[in-house]
Amino acid sequence: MPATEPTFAYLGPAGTYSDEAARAFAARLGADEPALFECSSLDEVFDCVDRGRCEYGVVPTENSLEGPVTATLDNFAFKSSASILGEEVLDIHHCLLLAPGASLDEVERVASHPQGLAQCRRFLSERLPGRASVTTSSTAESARLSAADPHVAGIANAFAAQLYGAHVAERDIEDHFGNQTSFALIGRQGHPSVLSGPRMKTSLALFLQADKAGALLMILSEFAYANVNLTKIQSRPTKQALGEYMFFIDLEGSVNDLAVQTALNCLRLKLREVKVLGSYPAA
Ligand SMILES: O=C(O)C(=O)C[C@]1(C(=O)O)C=C[C@@H](O)C=C1
Repeated sequence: MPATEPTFAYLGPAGTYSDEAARAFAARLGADEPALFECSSLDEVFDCVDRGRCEYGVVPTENSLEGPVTATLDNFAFKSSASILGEEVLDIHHCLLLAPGASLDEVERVASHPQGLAQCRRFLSERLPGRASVTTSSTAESARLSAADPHVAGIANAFAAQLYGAHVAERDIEDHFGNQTSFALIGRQGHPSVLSGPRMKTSLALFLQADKAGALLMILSEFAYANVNLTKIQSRPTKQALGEYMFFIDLEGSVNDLAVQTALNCLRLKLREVKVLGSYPAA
């Protein structure tokens, strides 16, 4: 156990799902009383880690209803040099929050993080049709707003409601009950591995030299030849020109495995950049 507890940067304020994920990672690392550092955006979380302000950061990567969290992916691809050290999947059960004593009829606006609003689209159109949406920097921020204004409903978890004094008007308002979000534990580039598990996985960001016929097939073939099983592939715009993409790939195994090294060495000869985001135990 280290002499001082490590600091975890997360999307605040207290009561976000990122807060819950940070505590889950801290428990896995044996930090009983972790220092949590509140950030107001995911960019700030990455910044804290890249600059060494915090040893760890916790960022959402993907939601089962809405797909990838693009702000996280863009940091991994284009801005940050942080490494992924672990992953944690949380069940996401949203509540509709109101000011104490307020009723649904008084609600004029529904506030939440864009992911929170999107994950409850059906509930909102059925129960609060025509109300304006207001995006907040996090779900907990919407709990804070709703507690103070009878005309604003928030979407956040029950813990945030309790923290900020909002009333839980409805529970489990997400559009599908199996709603889950995965989070990554990140550390500064070169941070030693801190978690272990029976099954390792590796995340990569791959950048093509040029857009040409068969480029994606070539990438996939190198993994197939090396007998490396892929678990995810997704593309993101390179931001250079419309229709130009880079690829994120998750695969089974670690960069220390010979098969993975073989595939990566071949790809390094053919691609502009092979960025290893990290090898870590699969959740
Ligand atoms: O706003 C929060 O509570 C967050 O931690 C962010 C976030 C996200 O970006 O996906 C995390 C989990 C839920 O999917 C909703 C919002």
